[in-house]
Amino acid sequence: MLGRVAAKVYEAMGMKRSTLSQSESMSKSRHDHVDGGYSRSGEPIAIDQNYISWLREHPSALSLFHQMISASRGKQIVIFLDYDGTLSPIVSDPERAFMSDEMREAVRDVSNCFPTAIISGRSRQKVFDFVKLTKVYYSGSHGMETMGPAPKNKSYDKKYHQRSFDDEGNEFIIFQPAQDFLPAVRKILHELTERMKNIQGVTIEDNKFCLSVHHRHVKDEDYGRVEEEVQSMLVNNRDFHMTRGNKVLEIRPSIQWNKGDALKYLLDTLGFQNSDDVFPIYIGDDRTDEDAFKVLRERGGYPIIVSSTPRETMALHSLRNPSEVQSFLVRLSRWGFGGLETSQQ
Ligand SMILES: O=P(O)(O)OC[C@H]1O[C@H](O[C@H]2O[C@H](CO)[C@@H](O)[C@H](O)[C@H]2O)[C@H](O)[C@@H](O)[C@@H]1O
Repeated sequence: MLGRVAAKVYEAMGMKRSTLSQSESMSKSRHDHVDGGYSRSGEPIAIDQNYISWLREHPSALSLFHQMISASRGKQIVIFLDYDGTLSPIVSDPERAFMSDEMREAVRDVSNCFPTAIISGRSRQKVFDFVKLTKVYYSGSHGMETMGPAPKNKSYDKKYHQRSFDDEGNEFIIFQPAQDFLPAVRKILHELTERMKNIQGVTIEDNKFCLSVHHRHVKDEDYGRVEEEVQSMLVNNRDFHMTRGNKVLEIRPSIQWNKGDALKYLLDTLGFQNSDDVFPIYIGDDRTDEDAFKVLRERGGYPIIVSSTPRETMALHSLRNPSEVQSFLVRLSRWGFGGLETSQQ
């Protein structure tokens, strides 16, 4: 019986029967959880039945690595990554969401093989300060500030483009489609700070075009007040709206622009308008990443959600946590550097 349960888990994860050695000793807990092996730090991983079913619909991108490589044949792989929860683990203090040196190295290697961009809810500058890699393209404020090559496509309004040069003299463009909202965001930041000052545990993060109201440290009984204050402030700021993320409320300009649009914009500016030539991979864990997953489904890309629990998603594949993201990137760069990719891990 236990052998059958174990086999189901590994089958759902897309692993071969030959990797089941540990599974033979798997035991079922009283909460109907099955042991899913051990994490790198040696902690047991519990996998529940819902997760097993979900995994069948969103198989592990690590297990399907070789199929993915076959599907990309003849196309240029382009990598898109979210930051929080994807490259860095979720931590209680947003200012301390550092990525590990090993992850940085994995992103650096992958960016040396394939065009690579990070699209985050944070401000572009803040993501760069965390990542510190110059070969990567950055898009912050949920895509409302994107740094990339000059666009050839005339459909993007020039008014929102700003020419700039990096330290090595290379020209790049900063695209800010919500530029007109900047004074209003500053005003809202001021008003929000006033409104939140008597609610213990709230912190407001300035993401330039978007504002994050973090409530991770707010008492349950006070949470209602946080949302009420934001909603009441929005009554007088009709050009903005609120979205919910991971213990965070985000206030964003109401323009038709999201991470999916930023992804399309970057593909265009990088010269990959034709979806027959490109194989975009997007890895993200946030609700706002769903806009990008949707675009990839339409364009025949490879959308990967980072989640260790079942989630409603447009992504087709999954990775459990940033540590698996790192393994995936390592395999990708090994393959990109010349087919050295051999291991299954
Ligand atoms: O698009 P992302 O790069 O995923 O950014 C989304 C939000 O991520 C950050 O908040 C989340 O991560 C924090 C650090 O782990 C955590 O403390 C917080 O509770 C999470 O919501 C970031 O601080 C936000 O500004 C981003 O919008």
